Amino acid sequence: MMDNEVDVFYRELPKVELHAHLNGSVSCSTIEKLISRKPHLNIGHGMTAIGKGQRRTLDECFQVFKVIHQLVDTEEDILMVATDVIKEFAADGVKYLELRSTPREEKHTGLTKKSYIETVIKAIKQCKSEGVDIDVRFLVAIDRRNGTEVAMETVKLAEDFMLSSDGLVLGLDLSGDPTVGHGKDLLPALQKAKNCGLKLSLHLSEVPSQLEESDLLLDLPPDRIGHGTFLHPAMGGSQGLVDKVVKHNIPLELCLTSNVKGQTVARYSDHHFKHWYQMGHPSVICTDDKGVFSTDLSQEYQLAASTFDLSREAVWKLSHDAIDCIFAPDTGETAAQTEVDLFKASSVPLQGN
Ligand SMILES: CC(C)=CCNc1ncnc2c1ncn2[C@@H]1O[C@H](COP(=O)(O)O)[C@@H](O)[C@H]1O
Ligand SMILES: [Zn+2]
Repeated sequence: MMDNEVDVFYRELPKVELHAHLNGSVSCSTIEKLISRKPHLNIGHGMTAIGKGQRRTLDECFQVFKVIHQLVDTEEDILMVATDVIKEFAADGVKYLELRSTPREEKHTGLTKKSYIETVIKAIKQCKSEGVDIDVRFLVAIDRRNGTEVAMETVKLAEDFMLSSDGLVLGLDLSGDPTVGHGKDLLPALQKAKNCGLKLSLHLSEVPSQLEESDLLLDLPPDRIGHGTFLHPAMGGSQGLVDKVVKHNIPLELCLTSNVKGQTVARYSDHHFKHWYQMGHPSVICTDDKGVFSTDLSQEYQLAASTFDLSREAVWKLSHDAIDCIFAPDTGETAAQTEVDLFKASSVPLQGN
């Protein structure tokens, strides 16, 4: 979908983005700048994004991240990428953003996991000082393929930053290739994270083979679920899993284009959004990787509305209800203020199509 095909209603709708991987969110124009910094890598644009109507296997999608990681391997790159991504979300009408990213170490450029996180925080602060109209927070990501020890190390790092970042670092994400590794090996690290006050957003049941793992991880319980594609019985999951999600009232982060382009969902109308939304369960529309999947949050709301025949009032409520799912603490300065800023003062027209 071209940018100008997105109705102004969705662009102007104040939005909350809760599931965005930093390096999956890099736009074409930022990729261009990175390619010109590193021409020797011989990376073309077609290698970093999946265009309209295209599909990829999950494996191919994960190869794309490897290419992007080659382009983003210095503090300077991370600062530019994070700053651009934040400004793009703001330009798309996102008022509150939780970015997530896996801290990487690059020996040849001197990048450390600590300086990686510091650089993302620097970008967030820089945007704030420039007056960019968006509240940005950060979740430190654990890549499941790296196993127990790295997960534990990441929790420690996230805890240190949670205590020293003035509320910018709020929690942890568990992501990475869902066909690699098992959640039981990461359970102690996730438990430790929870005990020290880090919020948890876990990618769960992104592929059909993870039901046992999901059952285990739901007992933590996590504070939010990424995708949860195969939890519902209609998608091959079970009522027992749904019951756990409902009992703990765990919001789902749902990313329509990501699932269709990654082929875990055959078509938009088959997306599990419909099952959870019909149940009245907290369901938040998100982008996952706006760069890789060539989308943005306005488009995703418009797609949800056109696919599931949602009225403008329903779209408004969907966007508004996402505020209840943010990880920022509910103090006068954060959640309540966010709500006022986001919606009360907004003049988005509700009439028309
Ligand atoms: C393959 C596919 C359909 C992707 C969408 N679903 C995803 N599932 C699991 N982990 C992900 C997904 N998208 C991004 N990530 C994680 O985010 C990383 C990229 O962002 P970052 O470097 O952490 O800043 C990837 O290497 C991967 O670890
Ligand atoms: Zn994701």
